[in-house]
Amino acid sequence: MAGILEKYKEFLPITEKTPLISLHEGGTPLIRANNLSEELGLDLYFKYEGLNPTGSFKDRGMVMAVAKAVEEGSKAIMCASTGNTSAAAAAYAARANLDCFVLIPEGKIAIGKLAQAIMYGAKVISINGNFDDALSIVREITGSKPITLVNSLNPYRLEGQKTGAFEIVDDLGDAPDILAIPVGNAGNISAYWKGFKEYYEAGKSTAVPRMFGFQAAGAAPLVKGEVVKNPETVATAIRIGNPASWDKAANALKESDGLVDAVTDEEILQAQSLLAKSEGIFAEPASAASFAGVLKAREAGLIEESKRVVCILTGNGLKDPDVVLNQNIDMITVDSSYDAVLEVL
Ligand SMILES: Cc1ncc(COP(=O)(O)O)c(/C=C/C(=O)C(=O)O)c1O
Repeated sequence: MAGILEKYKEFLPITEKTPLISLHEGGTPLIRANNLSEELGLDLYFKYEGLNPTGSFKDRGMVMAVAKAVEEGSKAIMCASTGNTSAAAAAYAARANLDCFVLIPEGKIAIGKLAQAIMYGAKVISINGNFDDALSIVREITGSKPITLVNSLNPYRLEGQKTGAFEIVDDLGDAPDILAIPVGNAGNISAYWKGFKEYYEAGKSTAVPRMFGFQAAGAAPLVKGEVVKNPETVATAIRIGNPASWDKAANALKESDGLVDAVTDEEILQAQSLLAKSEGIFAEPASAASFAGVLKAREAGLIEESKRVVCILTGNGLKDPDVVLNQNIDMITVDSSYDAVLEVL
């Protein structure tokens, strides 16, 4: 079965001229956290978006944006990226025979994502600035050259990404009480809210969730209420100081009676480790921010007992192995002998 363009055609801006390209994106598992639900007194689920074709949720929005770019006769796409957008743009450009240009912040992109953009054949340009600088350059270039912008300012991106909300309702049979999600450029939280509202209006659910957005403490403009000039966090995917979809995200939080909070790098790394060791799910640091936020909110009494919570794990942990290897990892080396190994079991 093809991907989301086929599956959710009636909810997407698809015409008879839209090419239904696909790398079989979407249909990602909604995994019930049996151990952590017990421990936390919640009905907790993880939507593992790391199992999309390029390993992040970006594939949902990119397949829609690229399909519409092809329909409109575009020959080239461009994005600024902290890594996952560029990986997805490069893959879907390859799939659709388009040229792809990506602008990334020098030295601040996880190696797995950089390898993807290069291998898929994008023209990878690194600047000595951050994501926000890169995005303003890309907006200028795509505004003056025949190149399609595919960052989440491109409305087709949010259209594709809202299908994650549809899948959650389809799998659970209704909307959860709370949807927890990491927030960087703020496109995804806006897309999920749009999806839950559309599905509710279509009679597919009896309610909509409260949206809980979580940012890294060093890159938390929505929490601070102001632009963060030099965002810093180990979760490089959300190292963003001036979100392009700020207003949409603020509206989603207000309309859903939700909340936005910050989690420290330490809380993010602890959550990443707890998730992997308790449930066998390896998510990249930015994704773990959603779970770190749930832990913090539960601790603070902001999530009541037995609430049904879905955490979006936006990217695969394999994208950023350095983060794991740079910590004091629990591994020992012994002589290659039966006795030596037996001794340390
Ligand atoms: C794993 C992961 N988790 C969360 C986010 C935040 O989503 P938005 O709030 O919609 O930005 C990103 C975003 C990455 C980029 O913005 C990019 O790749 O340029 C991500 O890769």
